[in-house]
Amino acid sequence: MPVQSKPRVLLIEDTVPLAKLYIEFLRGEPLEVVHVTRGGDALAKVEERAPDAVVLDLKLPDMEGLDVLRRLRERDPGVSIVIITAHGSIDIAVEAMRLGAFDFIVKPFNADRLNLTLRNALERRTLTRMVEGYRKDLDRDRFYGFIGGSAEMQAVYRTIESVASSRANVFITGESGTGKEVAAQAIHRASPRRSQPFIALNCAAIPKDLLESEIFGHVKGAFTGASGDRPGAAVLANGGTLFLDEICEMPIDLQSKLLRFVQTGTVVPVGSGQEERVDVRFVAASNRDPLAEVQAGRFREDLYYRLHVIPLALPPLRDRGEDVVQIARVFLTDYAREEGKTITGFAPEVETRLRAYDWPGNVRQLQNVVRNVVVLHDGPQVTAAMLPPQLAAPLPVAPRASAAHAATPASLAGDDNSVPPLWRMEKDLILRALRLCGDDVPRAALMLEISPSTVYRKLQQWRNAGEGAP
Ligand SMILES: Nc1ncnc2c1ncn2[C@@H]1O[C@H](COP(=O)(O)OP(=O)(O)OP(=O)(O)O)[C@@H](O)[C@H]1O
Repeated sequence: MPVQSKPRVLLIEDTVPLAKLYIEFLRGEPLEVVHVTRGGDALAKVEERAPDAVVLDLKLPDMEGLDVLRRLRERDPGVSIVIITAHGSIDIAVEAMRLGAFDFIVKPFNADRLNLTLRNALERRTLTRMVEGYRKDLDRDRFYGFIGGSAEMQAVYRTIESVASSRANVFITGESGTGKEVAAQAIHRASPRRSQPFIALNCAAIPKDLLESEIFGHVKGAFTGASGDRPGAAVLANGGTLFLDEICEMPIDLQSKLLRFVQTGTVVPVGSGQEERVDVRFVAASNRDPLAEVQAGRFREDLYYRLHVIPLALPPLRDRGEDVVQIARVFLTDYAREEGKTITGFAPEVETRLRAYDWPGNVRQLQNVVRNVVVLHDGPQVTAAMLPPQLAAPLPVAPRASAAHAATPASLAGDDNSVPPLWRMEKDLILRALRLCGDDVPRAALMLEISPSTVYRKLQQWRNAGEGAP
């Protein structure tokens, strides 16, 4: 069973004998009580670790109690704060409640009163956290640099959130343009390393003979042109995150040096015999299947297991449902503002085409398409005529369809003089379009130049009539 840490209560009370008495009152409770005598110390303490509840005496030597309350609430609006007040200062207690204090207790009070109020405060805290958790899970359509509220992306956001606080290495896979670098940055920004550097290195973009020095650095004279010492990405990322993009493209001999670095946490700059210790969290990415690369002998198995501790797979854009339209709308607004254009939305037909298209270049391709449209056109709406050819033309034969599926049905072959009934032709055509599109109704509808609802209606009719329909 996981060990649950005790709720932490911050007691802010400048009169030490009173503080001792309150701590004594709470002795039997499963709590961790941290005591400070000054408002400034309290604000410093919450930076170290957020308390679950605060007991605050409003009379403090260094700050106004209400100011401390305000600052604590600004930092964490969910924290439950119990105010201790003297008999004659009920007005201030009321003001504190208005500012968001959970409850107040009037001096002198006994152990039962303090215990009961704190228990309630902690219970409220637990409930707020639960609600925050549910809300976060349900309606997140933005997450660090990501846009998109699909179920597929919610799973990605949850994984990033749960791995961010550990230092376990993460291996991100996904087709080109799916947002692997956005994910790496999100891991860094959600982690305790967020104030330290995030260094990205694209192993495919750097010439092979320079890659080692780019990662590990070099000393003066290490090779022709090395006119001074230069730190590598590993040292620059010290304390933070090192993102190794396109890791499968790394030459095999360099992979063994990287393995040593991952295992020992030390680097040796090119031309130096001196080891340097660095503390980095590794995030690697590839648009290839890393295990297949291991099997093909192009990627070291031991390195794979060191880096592939937490796998994170980014889904292709075509599998993210409405995200494509949602992302396109945000790009459209941003680019129209940047380019000083007045376009504010997409015509319904354009949105259908955005949904139906395959997006082999994923979000990067979507970005380019929207940017091109905005640069080249203006008007209140993006129309189909403004789209680039691959989106404007009738859809090409879907790559998912097999040659067997693409064969012309007998009823349409026209190899004799008979004319089949129109309903039969219609059904054959719709079923053929569906086969070609892997049963994707919006795509099939686009090919047939009819609305998806017509296709759904026909399918339902055939099913009701007991005729075969997918
Ligand atoms: N869900 C998203 N919402 C908004 N922008 C996104 C999203 N995913 C990716 N992008 C943007 O798309 C572009 C491509 O993303 P990124 O470079 O992270 O992809 P990648 O998978 O690393 O690509 P490659 O494999 O080619 O290196 C970037 O400009 C990024 O900001």
